[in-house]
Amino acid sequence: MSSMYLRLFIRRAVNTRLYLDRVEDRCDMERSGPPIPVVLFDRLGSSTSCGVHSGNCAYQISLIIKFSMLCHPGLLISLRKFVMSAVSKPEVIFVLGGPGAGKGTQCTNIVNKYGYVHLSAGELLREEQLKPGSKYGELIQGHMVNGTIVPVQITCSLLAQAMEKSGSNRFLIDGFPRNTNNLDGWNEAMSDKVNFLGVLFFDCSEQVCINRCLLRGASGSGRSDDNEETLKKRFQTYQNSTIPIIKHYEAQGLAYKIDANKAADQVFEDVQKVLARLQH
Ligand SMILES: Nc1ncnc2c1ncn2[C@@H]1O[C@H](COP(=O)(O)OP(=O)(O)O)[C@@H](O)[C@H]1O
Ligand SMILES: Nc1ccn([C@@H]2O[C@H](COP(=O)(O)OP(=O)(O)O)[C@@H](O)[C@H]2O)c(=O)n1
Repeated sequence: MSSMYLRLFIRRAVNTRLYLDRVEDRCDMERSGPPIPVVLFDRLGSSTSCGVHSGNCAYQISLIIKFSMLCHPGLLISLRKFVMSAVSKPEVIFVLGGPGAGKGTQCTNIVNKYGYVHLSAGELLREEQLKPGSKYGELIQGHMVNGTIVPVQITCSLLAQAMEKSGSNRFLIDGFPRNTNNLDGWNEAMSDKVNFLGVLFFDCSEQVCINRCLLRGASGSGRSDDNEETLKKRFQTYQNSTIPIIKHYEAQGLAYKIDANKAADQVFEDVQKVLARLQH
């Protein structure tokens, strides 16, 4: 398939998902859980029709794809998978815990074994801060040095952009939502668009967290906030603002607590047990 056709297809499929989101918002169908899209391909002359059934609603969407593109059986399967991922809501797991609890380390393990895409809110903010000409650079830097939380409009739009860009439909969102502002902003902008599975909560003592961050700083993390003074503030923010968010999810039975004081490979054993539960 030529790359021009592939690009056209991807754009159509993404537009299809956005279109569905909009139609679904207006449609007063019964919402008895997340819609399960069923995608069927019909070969109709030179175009392909793709029907998406969602609850009581059925939409007929025509994708302008050359019939010849679909002749190869392997290609047909890949295209079908692609459309399935484009119309179904992406899976999201939040990853929370104190600074240095090992969130990033465990996310790397999960990515390697399960193929999620890892999006670290802190990392996205650091990248934005370093972008030449970013209008948010100074604001982000100020929050990082003070260990406080950047307004959600900035963080949430960075996350949404990264999700869209990745082309994946399974995400670990690390270090978010960290306060009520994060939570409210996410719920307003994103909660309808994703299939939220739950929160991995890495529970780790303050002293262990601080020691790990200091060690991370000393071994050249290059992070301006891995110093004793900022760490104290980060931990205060964690206790005052993030713990209530974890409690909020715990109250709904959606937070999975993991003892993160243990060695990294033991922590990962526990992570795998939680993921086995989350994915079924
Ligand atoms: N279970 C663990 N035991 C010891 N050191 C760890 C463990 N998990 C992570 N680390 C180390 O601690 C530091 C902080 O871990 P990181 O994953 O970056 O934490 P976070 O993303 O929560 O800030 C890193 O230097 C990492 O190598
Ligand atoms: N949702 C978020 C996540 C991070 N941040 C900022 O980014 C800093 C670093 O966050 P991080 O997740 O990379 O690091 P840890 O504190 O978890 O080690 C935080 O102290 C906040 O200043 C934020 O403002 N909002």
